[in-house]
Amino acid sequence: MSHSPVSEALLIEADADGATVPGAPAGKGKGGVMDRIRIQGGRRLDGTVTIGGAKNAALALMPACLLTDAPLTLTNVPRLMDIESMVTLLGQHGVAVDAAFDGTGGAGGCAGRRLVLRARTIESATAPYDIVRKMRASVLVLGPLLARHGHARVSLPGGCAIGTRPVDLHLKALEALGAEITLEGGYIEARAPAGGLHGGTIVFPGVTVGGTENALMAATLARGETVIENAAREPEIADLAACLIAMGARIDGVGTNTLRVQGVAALGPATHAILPDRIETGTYAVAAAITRGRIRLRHTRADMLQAVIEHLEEAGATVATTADGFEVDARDRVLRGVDVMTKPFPGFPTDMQAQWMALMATADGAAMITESIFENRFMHVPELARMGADINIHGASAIVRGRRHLSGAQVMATDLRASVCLVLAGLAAQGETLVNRVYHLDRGYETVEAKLAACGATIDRVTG
Ligand SMILES: CC(=O)N[C@H]1[C@@H](OP(=O)(O)OP(=O)(O)OC[C@H]2O[C@@H](n3ccc(=O)[nH]c3=O)[C@H](O)[C@@H]2O)O[C@H](CO)[C@@H](O)[C@@H]1O
Ligand SMILES: C=C(OP(=O)(O)O)C(=O)O
Repeated sequence: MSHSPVSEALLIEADADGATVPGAPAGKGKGGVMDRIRIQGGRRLDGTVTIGGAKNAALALMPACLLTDAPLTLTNVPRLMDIESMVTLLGQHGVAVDAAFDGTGGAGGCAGRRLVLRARTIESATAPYDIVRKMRASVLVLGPLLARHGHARVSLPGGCAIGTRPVDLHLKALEALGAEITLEGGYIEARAPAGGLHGGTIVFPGVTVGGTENALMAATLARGETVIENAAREPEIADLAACLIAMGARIDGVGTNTLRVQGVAALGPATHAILPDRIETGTYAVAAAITRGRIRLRHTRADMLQAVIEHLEEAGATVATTADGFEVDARDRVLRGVDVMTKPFPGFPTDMQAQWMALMATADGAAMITESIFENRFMHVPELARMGADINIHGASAIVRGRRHLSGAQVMATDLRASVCLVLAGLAAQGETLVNRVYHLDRGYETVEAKLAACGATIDRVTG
């Protein structure tokens, strides 16, 4: 077992699987602001991709360490920029972080990515603007800090490329547990009453993943019972609940939209394996389809992606489950246009909308893609148009008329899923595509070039 400084260990060490990017410069995955991804498109992909732990689960699980002075050990931790940002944030709250990459415990070395987080004391209850602005999930320290420490000061996350993304529902939920919350100088100032948070009933008017996570974590240490109605049912919520239960929390209704929490006086140590990343999985499933190739996805679960799989099958791809994942085969298929409307889980995920749009841009016929979660999640459309895609936006819907060929172009990524959608389009396009602003991609995709190159893609990272 080797222990290394976190920043190095998370992003610079060689892959546990030993995967390398052909021709890649040292420091691959480091995500320099000027880095670009270069793709020679038009190659049919055929191979196997090992899926990492879920970014969005990890970003909720890591703040859970603030609920206890005991260690929280997380395994299957993905090596991503967002994880590093969360390590930095937790570190300044007083969390000791030990990263161990022992390479054991799983084929492909995936289970060897272990983080041990220990918040013996809370040294600072402030989540500063400079970290929160880089990563919205920083707001997930609010519930745990308030519940254990009685006070939290968290910079308001503000909007981002995909929408305004307010946190009003997080705040209302915490108020239902007795918190007093004010907004001052761009910060959320939250205080628990003298005896600490108490149980309460939280009825979310709309489904919120982060709001449910903040409320759930806070409720574990609140006195009495908390009922969370219209809770999000995303698999990452169930993963968080499983970890909290392992720490000693009492939670019923996991996997449903009503969560019941009996508060406990303290939580203890736990070890938890992070579930596979369903959005990374879905992205590589689309990579198989868009190149009319075949990819076997391992270390993942088809049950978390039913909506995406059904749409892929309807489009004409074959999906077969395997012992540790599934395989998508689109060789020699003519894929059809299939409409999609994004919905909370178990519906079609908004985080797969951009990738689906790239696929539909190459399908036979038209598809209507409706984004119902975020008000501004079509930033990839003008960039896809630069590659020859035929897409018209009408309010919350985009009509995509498939084209036999896209053509390579220089494009600009505006957010994480928009970036990967452009990479997918580049894989299908004729000629060279250069995707700028790769740092968005590095927030959520670990060694994307290596994984695609292993399936036969001609792709590399151009630094500087
Ligand atoms: C780190 C993480 O897990 N991110 C995911 C999480 O984001 P996040 O947790 O931010 O998304 P939410 O589920 O909270 O947002 C859903 C909708 O509710 C709105 N809203 C949310 C909270 C609130 O207080 N008020 C409010 O109006 C949002 O603006 C959005 O329109 O779920 C999203 C929806 O599946 C995913 O796209 C993100 O990848
Ligand atoms: C929108 C996403 O992440 P975040 O909520 O961290 O911005 C995403 O993962 O697609």
